[in-house]
This record gives sequence, C-alpha cells and structure tokens, in this order.
Amino acid sequence: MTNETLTGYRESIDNIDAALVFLLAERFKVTQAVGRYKATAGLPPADPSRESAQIERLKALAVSAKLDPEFTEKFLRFIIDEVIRHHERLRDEG
Ligand SMILES: C=C(O[C@@H]1C=C(C(=O)O)C=C[C@H]1O)C(=O)O
Repeated sequence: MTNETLTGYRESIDNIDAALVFLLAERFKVTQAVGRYKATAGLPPADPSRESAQIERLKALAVSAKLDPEFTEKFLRFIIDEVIRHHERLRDEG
C-alpha cells in the first residue's frame, strides 16, 4: 500500500463514519418519538420480543453481508439499551 492509497482509504472511512452518525441521529429521532408515544400510552419502555426479532433479522443480514453476526448483535444491543434508557427517562419525566 502506498501513502496515497492510505489517504484514499481514510477519505472513504471519513465518509462512512459521517453517514453512520447521520443514520444514528435519524434512528434516535424516531425512537424518541416512539418513546414519547409509549410514555403517554402507558406502554413499557422495552419490548423484548421486538428486540429479539430485530436482532435475529439483522444477524441474518450480517451473515449475507459477511459481517460478524456476534459483533452485529453486540452493536445493536448497545444501541437498543441506550434507546431503552431514553424511554425510561421519558416515562419517569411524566
Ligand atoms: C424502539 C422501540 O423501543 C425499544 C427499542 C428498540 C430498538 O431500538 O430497536 C426495540 C424495542 C424496544 O425495546 C420499539 O418498541 O419499537
């Protein structure tokens, strides 16, 4: 690899990381709306059956994309746990 190639790869990484930030921001915007609905409707912050279905679906997609499914599960779990904390906060704020 040359230094020029490294710089090109890093430009690509920069763009991918920016896209990830935008995607996460959009996801949290939607999950905040779900959390506000749950708080007003008296629904629980977490929905374990939805989580399991979503994790299984995305692990299968990860395999077909040649991404480590265990990493995919840990990554999703990290995000979902943060969403649940937000939903608990919205519920507790009344
Ligand atoms: C977003 C929701 O709330 C929680 C967060 C989820 C997620 O981030 O994917 C999934 C299920 C719930 O535990 C939901 O119920 O759809």
